[in-house]
Amino acid sequence: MTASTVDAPEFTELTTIELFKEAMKFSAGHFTIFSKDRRERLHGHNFAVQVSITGELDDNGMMGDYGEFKRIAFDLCRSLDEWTLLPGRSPYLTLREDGPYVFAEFAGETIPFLRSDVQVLPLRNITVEELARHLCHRLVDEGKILAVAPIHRLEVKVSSGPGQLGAAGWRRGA
Ligand SMILES: Nc1nc2c(c(=O)[nH]1)N=C([C@H](O)[C@H](O)COP(=O)(O)OP(=O)(O)OP(=O)(O)O)CN2
Repeated sequence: MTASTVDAPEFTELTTIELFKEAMKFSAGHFTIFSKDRRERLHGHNFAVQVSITGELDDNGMMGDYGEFKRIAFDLCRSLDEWTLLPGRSPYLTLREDGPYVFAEFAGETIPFLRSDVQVLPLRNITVEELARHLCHRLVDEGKILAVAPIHRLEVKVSSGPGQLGAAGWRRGA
């Protein structure tokens, strides 16, 4: 790369920090809904999370202290750890609260849960791709990560097991 390209006014040099610490994980129960009348049984995964942060370096050659990014990512994972996750925006499943219970109505069946065991997420399904979207939205909406540095892009990956993951991204001004 010549000096001229670096100095070109339209040139914004971006660098990326990748975080995939072993502690960036959460254990959760869920079931994937495949259609109006087909779903999996309730089961669980140890979901693993990866976060990719792309932005501009400061004069000190840093894009913020990635310790800050890690703390934010760990808090995000902890918020979903050891819950049964239900989709609040499924086209096929409806949820009804009754006292200490949440009833999920699906394909003519009623599935009972204790309210204290479940988190209802604003998602259409509890899939790796929807979970990646959810975590990416929370990183942006909760704003803390954007306060650390001039970030241009975020990508969150959620894996339900080795060799399979879903990813979602955010880009400034898109
Ligand atoms: N597009 C998606 N399809 C499926 C998802 C998903 O999140 N997005 N999730 C599932 C189920 O959660 C299922 O439990 C995962 O299926 P499976 O591949 O069996 O998971 P394993 O960890 O058991 O992997 P193995 O290949 O069986 O070892 C299904 N579809």
